Amino acid sequence: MALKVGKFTVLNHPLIQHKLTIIRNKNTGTKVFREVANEIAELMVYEITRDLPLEDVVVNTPMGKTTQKTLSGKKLAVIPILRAGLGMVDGVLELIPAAKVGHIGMYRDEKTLKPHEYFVKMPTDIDQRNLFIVDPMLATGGSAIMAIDALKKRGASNMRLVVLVAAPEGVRAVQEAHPDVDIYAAALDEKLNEDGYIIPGLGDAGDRLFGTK
Ligand SMILES: O=P(O)(O)OC[C@H]1O[C@H](OP(=O)(O)OP(=O)(O)O)[C@H](O)[C@@H]1O
Ligand SMILES: O=c1cc[nH]c(=O)[nH]1
Ligand SMILES: [Mg+2]
Repeated sequence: MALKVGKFTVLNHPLIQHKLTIIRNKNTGTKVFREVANEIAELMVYEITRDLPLEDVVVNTPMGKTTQKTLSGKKLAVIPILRAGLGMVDGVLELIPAAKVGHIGMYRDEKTLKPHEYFVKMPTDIDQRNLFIVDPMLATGGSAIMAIDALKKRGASNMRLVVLVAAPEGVRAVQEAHPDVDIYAAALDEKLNEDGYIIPGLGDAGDRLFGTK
């Protein structure tokens, strides 16, 4: 189930909506928040990978030879934007266990809301891979835009941004800066508040995942 406008898609499967409500709840603790964020990421990736190309392969079943489908060797990688993006990686790897993982560290200055990059470690062949960039929150869009810039600078050309909660401001900003990138969200929320937090959102995803506040 999905609501698609151009290259922005809200994956509104009932299980995704239900699980998102659980982690929006401020009384949900770190353990459950971590588990459910990964479950949502897994469900989202299930939906997003519907278009993965297949090819024929001959397989011998105990009953004889048959031609069946297999993934056509498309190379994938998941790219979490640290820290909070780490909270979605296990969910993605549950379905795509052979995916490579590239890390990009980014923090948003609390006052200016500008992102700062502090770490990048990518698989060497990201230019040949389909990338799933994961981060629970798309707020102003600054972090996602900078992460996509960093990936394109290293030769990547095929990437999708996968977030749990998106603000309209962030979706617009990413679409303007990187019109080629598909964006997938579990929810499109109302707006940002004056501190750059998503309303109603789920608070600070990194702090809730790692128990740092
Ligand atoms: O769209 P933006 O306005 O850039 O905001 C979104 C970013 O803010 C959060 O990270 P944060 O800077 O809190 O770092 P953290 O993951 O280490 O907590 C979030 O995980 C995004 O990366
Ligand atoms: O609402 C928000 C906005 C940015 N980062 C978060 O973790 N939450
Ligand atoms: Mg944070």
